[in-house]
Parts: sequence; C-alpha cells; structure tokens
Amino acid sequence: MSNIDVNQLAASAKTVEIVDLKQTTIPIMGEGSTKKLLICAAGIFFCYFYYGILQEKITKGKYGEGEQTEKFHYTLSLVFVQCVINALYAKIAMTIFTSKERDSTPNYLYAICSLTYLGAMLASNHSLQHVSYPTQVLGKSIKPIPVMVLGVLFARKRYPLAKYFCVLLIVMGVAMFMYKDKGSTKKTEDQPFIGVGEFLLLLSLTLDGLTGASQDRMKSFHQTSANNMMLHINVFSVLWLAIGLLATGELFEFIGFASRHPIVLFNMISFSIASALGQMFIFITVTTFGPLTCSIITTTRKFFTILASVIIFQNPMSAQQWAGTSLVFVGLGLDSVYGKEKKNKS
Ligand SMILES: Nc1ncnc2c1ncn2[C@@H]1O[C@H](COP(=O)(O)OP(=O)(O)O)[C@@H](O)[C@H]1O
Repeated sequence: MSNIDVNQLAASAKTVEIVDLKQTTIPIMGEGSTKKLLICAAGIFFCYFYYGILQEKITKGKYGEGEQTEKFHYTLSLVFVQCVINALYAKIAMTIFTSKERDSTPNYLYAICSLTYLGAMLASNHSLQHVSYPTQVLGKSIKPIPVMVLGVLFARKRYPLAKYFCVLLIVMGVAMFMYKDKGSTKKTEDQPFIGVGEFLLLLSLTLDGLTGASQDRMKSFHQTSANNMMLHINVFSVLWLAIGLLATGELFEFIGFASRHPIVLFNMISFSIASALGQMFIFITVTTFGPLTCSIITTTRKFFTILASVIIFQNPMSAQQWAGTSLVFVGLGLDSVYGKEKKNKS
C-alpha cells in the first residue's frame, strides 16, 4: 500500500465522519464512500485471509516429533504479540500521516473497549482448544447480531427495520453455508448441551457486541479517528495482557516453548503483521461506517473465502449451501438499497 493510499483513506475517513455527525445517525453512502467501503472490504479480505491461515497453523499445529510433540496453548502470548505490533503500527502511521490529530475520547472508554476487544479475542482464540476451526467460524458468523443489538441498547443506535431484516438474512445465509451436520459425531447423553468451547464462543460474541457499542459511542460522541482508536485500544490491551502474562506465569512457559520451537515466533510475527494491516482497514471501516458494517464485512469475508475456494477447486455445493449463498446475496443486495437512511430529516 502506498503512502498516498493511506493518506487518502485517512482524509476521506475524516470527511465522512463530519458529514455523518451533522446529518444522520446512520452512515451516508455517497459515491466516494462506496469506493472507500470497497477498498476497506478488499483490504480486510486480503489481510484476514492470510491471518486466518496463520491463526490455524499456530493454534492447531503440532510442534516437535514423536513423544516430544507439543501443542500450542499460549493464547495470552499470541494476543500480546499481536497487540504490540498493532499498537506500533498505529503509532508509526500517526507519526507519519496524522501527527496533529486531536483526540477528545476519554481514556475510560478506551480502557473498557480494550477489555471487551481483548476478551472477545481471547475467548475466540481459546475456544479453538475445545472446538474445531470450522465450528468456531460457524459460531462467530452471527457476530453482526450482538453488535447490532448491543449497539442499540448501549450506544443509542437506531436502524431502519429493513436493516434488522437484512442483517438477519446475511447471518442466516452465512450460518447455513458454514453448517455441516456431522452425523458420525453424535453427542452422548452425558455430554452437556453447551460445552466449554460453545460457552467461550457465546462469551466472545457478547464481548464483540460490547466492543461495537463502545466504538459506536466513540464514533458518535468523540469522532475518534481510526489511528487513535487503533493505538489506544491496543496500548490498553498490551497493559492488561502484560498483567495477565505475569499473573498466570504464562510468560515464562511461553519463553520455554518458543526456545524449543523458534518457528512459532516467525509465525506469530507474520500473523501480527497481517493483523496490523487488517486492523488498519477495520478501524477505518469502524470510524467511517460504524462497527455494524465492519462486522458484516468480517463475517461475509469468511463466507466469500470459502465460496471462492469451492469455486476454484470446483467442489460440489450442497442444496443447503446454495440456499445459504442465495440468502447472503439477497441480504447484501437488499442492505445496499434499503439498509440505510439516505438523510436524517431533522
Ligand atoms: N470492531 C473491531 N474492533 C477492533 N478489532 C476488530 C474489530 N472487528 C474485528 N477486529 C479484529 O479483527 C480480528 C478478526 O475479526 P473477525 O474476522 O471478525 O474474526 P473473529 O472475531 O471471529 O476472530 C479480531 O480478532 C480483531 O483483532
């Protein structure tokens, strides 16, 4: 990405924020912003595609040979490295592009948001130790629903009725597309209905919703910029994680693990660079179009990635997957027409 691109994105983010505040509580989609939305979506798709591959490689990979084989269970350390690199990236971007940005966002809002953001990431990363990667992706596919509901409850967001309907169609479509009935792995009677993995996914979704609500508040009441949001949320997260790493003793266990398997460091740093680049687009989307639009992009990203691989490798699609795909496209199509208010009359 060239310097000019980043500057243009940042400048255009600012413009839309100002227009948004004056005229409406729901993002306006002018021609320029549609282009920007597509650039952000493409950036999120590309960076998080690589992010997903590395996440699975790190958390599900086997380290060592034979009896010496070890599993990776250092979620705090992984998210710590990720947040450090995210924060560094935001700081560099601010120094180079927008050093004079004023920020009226109170620190307590950043502190709360970083706790929920971090909790959501830790819970979803940790769930991978209890459920498979496809199950985690399926569970998190309903993310726009908690983001929308908690935004309405805690950030006084208001959406047209059509928006609720479109979000429901998209989420149902993605979930239908992802869901695979595993007939052979039936639950036995003494297995609980909700296991640890499912509980962690529910927790992660709730925290995603609360993160969205606090970001909605920052956007509406403080016009927080993308770089400021990215920097402060990650710096607070680094602080919480440093406390967690020391309190649990994971830091020392992880240092031992990394010295036995140094490849993990390389993968973690590549993962974090993909995360930082992806987060830049995430925060531009959040501060320009709001956390709900962002969660729709991140959710449909997973769907489109799998759909692309099905098409590229010419795998057959089940009737359920066709139905799911149709729902997603109908939902996205209707959303682009009816899901937003053109202008606030007041
Ligand atoms: N609203 C947001 N604010 C900050 N970071 C976000 C937001 N949405 C997503 N992210 C970042 O992007 C990562 C991937 O998000 P996503 O694709 O929705 O997958 P998941 O939440 O299932 O891990 C998150 O772990 C987080 O680091």
